[in-house]
Amino acid sequence: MSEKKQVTNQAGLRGVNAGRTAICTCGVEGMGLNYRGYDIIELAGKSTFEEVAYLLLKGELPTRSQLNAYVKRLRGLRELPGALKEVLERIPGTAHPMDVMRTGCSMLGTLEPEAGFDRQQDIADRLLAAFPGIMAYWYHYARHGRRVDTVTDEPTLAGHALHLILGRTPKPLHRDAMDVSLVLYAEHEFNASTFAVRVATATLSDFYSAITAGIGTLRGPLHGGANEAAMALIERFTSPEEAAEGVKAMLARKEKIMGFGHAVYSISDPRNVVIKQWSKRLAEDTGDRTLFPVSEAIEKTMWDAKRLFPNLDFYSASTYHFMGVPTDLFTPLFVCSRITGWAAHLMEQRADNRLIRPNAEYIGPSQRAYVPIEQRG
Ligand SMILES: CC(=O)SCCNC(=O)CCNC(=O)[C@H](O)C(C)(C)COP(=O)(O)OP(=O)(O)OC[C@H]1O[C@@H](n2cnc3c(N)ncnc32)[C@H](O)[C@@H]1OP(=O)(O)O
Ligand SMILES: O=C([O-])CC(=O)C(=O)O
Repeated sequence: MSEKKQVTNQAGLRGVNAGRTAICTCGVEGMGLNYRGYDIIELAGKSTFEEVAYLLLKGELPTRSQLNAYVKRLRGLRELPGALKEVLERIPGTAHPMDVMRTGCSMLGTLEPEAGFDRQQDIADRLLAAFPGIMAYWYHYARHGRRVDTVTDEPTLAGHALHLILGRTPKPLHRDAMDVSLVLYAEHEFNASTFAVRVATATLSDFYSAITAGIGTLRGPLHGGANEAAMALIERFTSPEEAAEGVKAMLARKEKIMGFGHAVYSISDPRNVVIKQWSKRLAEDTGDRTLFPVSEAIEKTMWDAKRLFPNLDFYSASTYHFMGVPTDLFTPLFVCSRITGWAAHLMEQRADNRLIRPNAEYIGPSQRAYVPIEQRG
């Protein structure tokens, strides 16, 4: 193999095992996703998000009494410190909510710092319980001038997050859809944001710094930001025919279609089957006659033209939209879920740590004589 080919294959570290994990397998035989050995389809159909959070953070599915205690514990951690609310109130309404998540996490780290690594499970629970409040407190204050209570009587995190966003008790159907969505978004092996968390963790930095790195990495449209970009795309079209033509034109211009393709899966994203069913269900429930058919037309066009399949972000977009979630809160909701996977990886990294520091293949100029500034032409 030529030297150039080797570099190309390693671009983006695709296919390289960059470490070991007992948390998740993803992409085995081109598809497949397991959290700690449990198939994602089964977890999405049978477990609540809190059960999955417990599984990821503590290693095993909880018993009924462990689950009840865990749900109660998370409910007790929802209130935000006054100083954090003050900072959130100073972030302009024009900010992207992902900047708010990053800042909120960072600020909480100054108020409730990690003094030693013995409290890492507590910090994971705290962030899990607090992220929906950080998102919604800022959103209602900055965009609508209202100070909302970040404590709701919704028992589950899905219901709590949705209640906070909508400002009212959500429909049971929407609560269920949100719960499944959080299960699907919770964990995905060495994806870019989790890898960023592990790199920061491996320097023996603190919990909040590592999670802040994860949030910043998730924000980009090639990763978590794709759910918002997918919504913007879907909303551009008013009919399936227009969508098919529009997407073909975009592909002809070599534009990327957000919500399609994947760095690991080569056949399909197993999470898509589940989220697409929910999108369809919510479309029927809301009487939608445009967004879902447009989404399917984009899916068909992408498959026919490029053999590219939707990833989790594509049908998550319409699913969230049908629930009434504003588009720029889609990626923050991803944070509310992925904090579980990030925290699990952080703790796994700490348990068997070595600084992550790969080499680079140098492709710059060979060694050359230094030219004093007066002689540079
Ligand atoms: C939850 C998540 O984070 S899932 C990922 C969310 N991100 C997106 O949906 C963004 C859109 N998708 C993409 O950009 C890519 O598919 C990625 C980044 C997810 C994975 O990309 P990679 O493994 O690096 O593949 P890469 O970008 O090299 O694509 C391979 C080929 O398919 C094309 N391709 C891949 N995805 C897309 C897409 N969404 N739209 C159009 N073309 C695409 C590339 O242009 C490239 O074509 P070429 O060989 O002619 O240059
Ligand atoms: O694994 C990836 O590259 C992206 C992804 O699907 C995720 O993080 O859920």
